[in-house]
Amino acid sequence: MENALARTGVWFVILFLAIVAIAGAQDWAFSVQMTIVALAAFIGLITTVWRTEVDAATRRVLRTPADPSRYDDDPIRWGVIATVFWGIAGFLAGLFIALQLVWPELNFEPYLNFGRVRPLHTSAVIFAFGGNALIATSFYVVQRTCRARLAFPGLARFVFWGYQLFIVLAATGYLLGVTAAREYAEPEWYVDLWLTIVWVAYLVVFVGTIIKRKEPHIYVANWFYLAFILTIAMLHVVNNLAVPVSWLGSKSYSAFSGVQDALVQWWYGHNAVGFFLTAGFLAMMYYFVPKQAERPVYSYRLSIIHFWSLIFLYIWAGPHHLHYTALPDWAQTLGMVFSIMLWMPSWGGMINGLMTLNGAWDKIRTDPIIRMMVMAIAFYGMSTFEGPMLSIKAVNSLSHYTDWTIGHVHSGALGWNGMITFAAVYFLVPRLWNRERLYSLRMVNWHFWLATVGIVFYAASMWIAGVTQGLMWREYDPNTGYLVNSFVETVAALHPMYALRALGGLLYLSGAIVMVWNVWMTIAGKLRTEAPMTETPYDAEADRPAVAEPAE
Ligand code: HEM
Ligand code: HEM
Ligand SMILES: [Cu+2]
Repeated sequence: MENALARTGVWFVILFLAIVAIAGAQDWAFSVQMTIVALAAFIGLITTVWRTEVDAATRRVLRTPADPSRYDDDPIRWGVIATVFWGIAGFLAGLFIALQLVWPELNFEPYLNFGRVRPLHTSAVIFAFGGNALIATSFYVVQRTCRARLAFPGLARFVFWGYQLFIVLAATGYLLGVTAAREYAEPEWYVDLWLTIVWVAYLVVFVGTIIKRKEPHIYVANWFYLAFILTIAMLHVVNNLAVPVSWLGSKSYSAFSGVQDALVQWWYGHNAVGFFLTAGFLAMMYYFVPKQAERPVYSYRLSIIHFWSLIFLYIWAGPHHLHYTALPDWAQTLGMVFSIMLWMPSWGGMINGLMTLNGAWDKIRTDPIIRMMVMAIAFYGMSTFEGPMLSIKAVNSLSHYTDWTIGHVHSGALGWNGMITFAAVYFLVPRLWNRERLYSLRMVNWHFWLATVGIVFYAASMWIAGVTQGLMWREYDPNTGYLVNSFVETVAALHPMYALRALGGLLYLSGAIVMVWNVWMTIAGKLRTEAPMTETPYDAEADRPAVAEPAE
């Protein structure tokens, strides 16, 4: 009861401060953002009061004891739904900007122009879709592997809702034109401060759960999650050091300037890839692949080597984003060398993931979730081969600023992050909602193919576009010494490739919509009547299709 009273008080203070901020706002965007904060605080206030009343009443009537289940799964169920929801939102935004690049008429000024929707897309897919997947799966995995309930259940709920507020503030801010102009760190200072609070709470819940574990060993997936949480905290704080122009306005200036500013930004940007899109998702791989395959990790020793070498190497590779800039040459070379070295631990991890399926390879035919996992790991391998190649200065002189980078990004993002997340969602939904199985496995298969064909369209068109662009930019006329192509000619040449990329995005989005239906029906408790996945039953014992042999 006192707890509820304190919570009501906190909400009230936040509501009051938000209203003061609206009244004194220095710019229109800031007042809109503070209105959102006020609304959130108001909802928080109402639910706290309402919940306390209802809880007290039901407990009186039912005399229910505290939640008896073994694990605290509510925030995980919400997290899975949020992952699916933000995934659709992010893919839609991606499709929209892809279409804008085909038909510039789709730039609706000012709120929906390319410059504003692009960060909306990147933040929605990385932080909202990917972030919710990471938070939800980390809470799931840490409880199971530590045999402990979440430490600080109230704080875990705060992490979930606080993170959603961060997403809404970031997204609406972009559309209003608020930006710190740092790629993947576009939110302004007040949103950054909020995320810092939420993130520290996340760290406390995660570490708290590890500390109260009943299982002496800390499973490798938790190491990856912990590296992700800690490193993101460090990157976020340093990269966003800034001086606000006013305490009640949405503009701030970076604490760094010139090439130092660029270096800090790409130290951040690169390690956002390394720790958000890689380490965190590897944690998912190390838990869900063995679970789904019902096999132990191929080599636990390799997974430890993978972990330490990966985190040690990643942190130095940022300068590969600044080749041929004002950054000192030695720093560029350092970034390149570390990037090339990164190839090895990355492929060590890929091999470890794939070989976990040793002895279970037949499942690729029968289990579309395994199929997705294998595809995810394959794309992890592909993008971590392509990355070191792009970091070589000679290659980068062609690829940099072109769509080749965009192709690289999306083979990692769609192939690796997307596919492993979909697989985890399919793994989790029946378990979290206590269903016998998914509504439909055949629909998972449809999702798999729509996504795969979508990625192929996306990556192939961007490779062609990128190389075309790079070669056209650098083409000199040997007789005159002038560039052969005007910029607009290079843009016109890419038009068909942009259309193909949009088609790929449409397919990828369609696959995700199939997932929404499947997840929805599973939660509703429905089972689709369908033929099993294999047409020819497989004889696992003899390791061949179990078809009747023709008579001798
Ligand atoms: C339907 C699926 C998707 C489509 C159609 C799509 C489309 C696009 C487009 C058109 C751009 C801008 C490219 C440019 O500026 O030339 C972009 C950028 C980007 N997208 Fe996506 N995207 C999709 C899914 C994803 C996913 C799932 C992720 C991450 C998990 C992602 C991460 C990114 C990133 C990081 C960038 C910025 C790349 C850079 O600056 O180099 N996208 N996307
Ligand atoms: C060994 C691993 C990797 C290395 C060495 C690497 C290296 C590179 C290089 C050299 C670039 C181009 C920089 C430029 O010319 O501007 C790049 C861009 C990028 N990579 Fe990777 N990459 C790796 C893995 C990945 C993975 C697995 C993902 C995604 C899941 C990814 C996401 C990105 C993104 C988002 C960018 C675009 C950054 C921007 O906005 O300019 N990378 N990477
Ligand atoms: Cu990088």
